[in-house]
Amino acid sequence: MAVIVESLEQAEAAGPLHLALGMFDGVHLGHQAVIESAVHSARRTGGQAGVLTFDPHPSTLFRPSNPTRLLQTRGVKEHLLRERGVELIIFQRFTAEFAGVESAQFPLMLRSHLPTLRSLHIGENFRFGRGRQGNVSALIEACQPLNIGVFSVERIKHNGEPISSTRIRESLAEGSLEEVNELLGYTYFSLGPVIPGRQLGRTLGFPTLNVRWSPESRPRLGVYAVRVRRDTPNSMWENAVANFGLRPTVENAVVEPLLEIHALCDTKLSTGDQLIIEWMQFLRPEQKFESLDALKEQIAQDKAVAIKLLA
Ligand SMILES: Cc1cc2nc3c(=O)[nH]c(=O)nc-3n(C[C@H](O)[C@H](O)[C@H](O)COP(=O)(O)O)c2cc1C
Ligand SMILES: Nc1ncnc2c1ncn2[C@@H]1O[C@H](COP(=O)(O)OP(=O)(O)OP(=O)(O)O)[C@@H](O)[C@H]1O
Repeated sequence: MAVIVESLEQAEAAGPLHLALGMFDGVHLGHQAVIESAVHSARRTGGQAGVLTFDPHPSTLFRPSNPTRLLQTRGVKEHLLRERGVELIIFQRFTAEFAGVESAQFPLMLRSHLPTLRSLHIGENFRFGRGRQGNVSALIEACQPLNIGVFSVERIKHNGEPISSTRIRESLAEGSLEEVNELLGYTYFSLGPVIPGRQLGRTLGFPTLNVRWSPESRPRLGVYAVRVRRDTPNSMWENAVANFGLRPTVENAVVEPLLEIHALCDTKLSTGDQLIIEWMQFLRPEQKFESLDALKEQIAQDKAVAIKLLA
């Protein structure tokens, strides 16, 4: 079990602490390399692996009217960090005071709250301190007199370009799920409960599970091949086709997209179930059809494509 605290003031490490620094939205392959570095140091020395991250995102301080839209909720980030062996997560509030700490003072400030701090783990693009002035060499310099080690991880790239949360948000908005999944190093997923629908899908011949899920950073609206299961241990994956959209054929003024899942085989999943949905591939953009028959015909084709893809 990881210990989760809301600020550096509340953090207490059990033994020598090895801390990874950054936002870690998505916990992508680059982030995983930084976290692994902290976890290895902790295992080697019998200490604890921690993450200092931020909630909300620092952009809420600098661009309050247009903050960064996150890939994941805090709960999902917690889960992914825990899964990788992190034992202490500090969700620091990114206040003006925190943002104003001079880069030369930053390690000292960390040490004052975390007396057992032994090492810091970052990517080589990491910036810190007032005005983001500090870089890796400044961090090494400021840490040396305090006997805090600095491990910097080379920027992990994919097809020659650095992996970043920003790049994943862009690929997601384009519906490039294969790329999203490659950059994340795991399959992009949604979590949410099944809520009642209008039961129109049943009369169309394609019953759907409507999932309550409103991510800040949205995938492109459209139809996807997915797999789904109850979010409980040992539940089995079922192949499905999903529509994430506004349903212009049957709705007029909807603004919030809905995630609807049609299982490819008979399913026992139903209203009230908590689901996990893994997004495999984009099939087509959502369309407004002239008639329900035209929509029905298209969904039958989507289903056939998904069956082939997921076989
Ligand atoms: C695979 C799939 C593809 C869909 N594609 C579209 C689409 O392109 N345009 C659209 O208006 N609705 C689309 N829908 C949504 C249907 O309109 C919706 O499932 C149906 O109206 C049932 O609504 P209900 O859940 O409220 O009963 C799609 C649904 C599924 C399952
Ligand atoms: N591709 C990468 N390879 C190695 N380390 C990385 C990579 N991307 C980020 N890091 C490191 O992971 C930590 C968290 O990164 P952070 O979330 O701040 O950046 P990011 O993924 O580039 O996000 P954004 O695109 O929103 O700036 C930082 O220490 C950062 O240096």
